Amino acid sequence: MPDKQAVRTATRAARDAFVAATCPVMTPPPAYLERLSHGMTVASYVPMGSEADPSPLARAAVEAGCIIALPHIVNRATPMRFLSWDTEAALIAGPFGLHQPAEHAAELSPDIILAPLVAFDRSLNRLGQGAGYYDRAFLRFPDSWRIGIAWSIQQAESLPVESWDVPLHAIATEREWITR
Ligand SMILES: Nc1nc2c(c(=O)[nH]1)N(C=O)[C@@H](CNc1ccc(C(=O)N[C@@H](CCC(=O)O)C(=O)O)cc1)CN2
Ligand SMILES: Nc1ncnc2c1ncn2[C@@H]1O[C@H](COP(=O)(O)OP(=O)(O)OP(=O)(O)O)[C@@H](O)[C@H]1O
Repeated sequence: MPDKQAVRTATRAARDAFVAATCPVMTPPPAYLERLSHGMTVASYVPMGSEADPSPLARAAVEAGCIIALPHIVNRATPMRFLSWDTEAALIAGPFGLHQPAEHAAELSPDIILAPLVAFDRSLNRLGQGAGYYDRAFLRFPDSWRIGIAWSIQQAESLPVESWDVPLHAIATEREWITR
């Protein structure tokens, strides 16, 4: 099985090419829409580079009366927090060119986490950027519904899994909803 870093490098390149060639767009899956209810907190993210853009799912959550949170990181030693974000609020430049809520925004416990990823497999394993931010957040919010957001091209045959890797409950791509 190829190591994680090799999968990241190859999949990021394939993702860049796929987005440049096809301009894919996510559509909110019915199984996701059915789960939304008024007052829930949905953690979304602001895509970097060719990452899948979860905005259509975040917009549907706002329309259903959900509260949106976005990830906020400081450094690897500090756990990632999910901070409240209102659609109009300005975002602040963070590490790696990330756009993040201001650090004093309210910290929320997400009911649903829309998670960015580099690669996934059909067993719902998720490979991220390699800093472990989401794996650690998943442990802090064990009851949240973990939805990976990806372009179909990010699918791997099978991913190397380590003891701390937390699998997803489902994955949404521009083509399908993958779940158990
Ligand atoms: N859009 C988005 N927001 C997110 C994440 C993410 O993966 N995507 N995160 C998920 O954890 C957190 C940020 N974590 C990050 C961890 C590592 C790197 C990083 O090492 N970047 C490299 C190379 C990236 C590349 O080649 O594409 C770098 O910038 O040098 C970036 C973000 C929180 N917000
Ligand atoms: N629960 C945890 N507690 C402490 N360290 C952790 C935990 N989970 C992951 N890590 C650390 O994070 C590092 C990166 O892990 P891994 O390569 O699986 O990240 P990833 O899944 O790609 O990233 P992410 O979860 O941020 O998207 C590893 O060195 C690992 O030791």
